Amino acid sequence: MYVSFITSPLSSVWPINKIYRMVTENIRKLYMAIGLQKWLYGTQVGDSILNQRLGVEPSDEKPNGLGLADATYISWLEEHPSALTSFVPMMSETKGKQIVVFLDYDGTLSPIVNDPDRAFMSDPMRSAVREVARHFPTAIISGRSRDKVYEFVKLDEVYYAGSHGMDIMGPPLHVKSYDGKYQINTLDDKGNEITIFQPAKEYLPTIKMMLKELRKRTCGIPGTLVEDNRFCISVHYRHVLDQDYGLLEEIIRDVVSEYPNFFHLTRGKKVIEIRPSIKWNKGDALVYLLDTLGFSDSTNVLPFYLGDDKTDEDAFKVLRSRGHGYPIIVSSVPRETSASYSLRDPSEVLSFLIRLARWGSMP
Ligand SMILES: O=P(O)(O)OC[C@H]1O[C@H](O[C@H]2O[C@H](CO)[C@@H](O)[C@H](O)[C@H]2O)[C@H](O)[C@@H](O)[C@@H]1O
Repeated sequence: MYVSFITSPLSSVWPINKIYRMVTENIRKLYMAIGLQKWLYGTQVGDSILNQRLGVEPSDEKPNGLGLADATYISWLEEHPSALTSFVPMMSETKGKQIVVFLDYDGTLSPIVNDPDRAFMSDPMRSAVREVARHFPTAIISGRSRDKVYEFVKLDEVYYAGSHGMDIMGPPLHVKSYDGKYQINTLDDKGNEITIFQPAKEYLPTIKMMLKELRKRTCGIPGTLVEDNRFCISVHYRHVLDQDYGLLEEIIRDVVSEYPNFFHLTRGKKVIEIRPSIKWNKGDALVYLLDTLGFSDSTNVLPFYLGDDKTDEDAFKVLRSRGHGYPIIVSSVPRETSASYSLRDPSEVLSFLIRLARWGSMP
């Protein structure tokens, strides 16, 4: 088939690469539309299923050394250009504006690993974040508990929002539009003034009970890990056997159903998360931090948000709707996203942060 393409009269008008890209792009759009990209892209299985659909013989899989996964990633990059290759044009928009940097933790600053307790951040990454924070206000917004993220990051130069933004340690500015009963001004360990904002405070006692119950009821399912993220709970199933997954999900739903309307479930990478049903997510945390940094409704601010997971989409959407700022997704496979730019993985995040810090240090 490949040979006949090359020798067909069409190929003298349209180069084979263009035809190949057009076909893969249409298939990508189809798979995106039916929501299959999660399982199909970036895997050998996905490649071979796509190739079967295309009728591509195994020997035809890599014209010019490109696999279908590569080709679909390249066409996805057209819609979500690399923040590294687009760095200079991106930065030209920042003139006269205050850059503020928001970073997710897992999958962004640290690679995804099998054991959530060992998702360490590398020293070069720590130095890069420190350097960025020396030049621009910087915050880390994570699904983890705030204390746990701090344990991993160990930087006093950044603000932290844990539990998907439901536990914020931010600048001391008290913004009146936020409910005072969730906001306290206090001092950190070093005596600096800070504000703690915890909009799901009332849920704490129930979350503690739920945590106990979940641990008790899931301890018989090998591989389950119930992580206490303070204002939310993560139930990890990365090491759970396929045949046990159904039972695990049933237990989670059953425990949550004891508190109807108070909690809901969200999903991340091999994790089900139980979250209080308040209208508050990473996007709201981003806006809160901008407000407390003194940038309420300001158009002179240019926020960057780097994240890899579904929960980061809430922050991407906020930046999109505000019409300024750079939502950057960290992904090595094409994904449906509200981000405008992309980086492949934490190593590209590191390169990006180094460039950003260097930019910030220029006179
Ligand atoms: O918002 P984030 O900082 O990205 O946190 C999201 C969840 O990340 C962690 O789980 C994920 O990373 C683990 C370590 O690489 C991995 O083992 C797990 O499968 C991933 O889901 C964290 O453990 C969760 O509590 C966070 O909610």
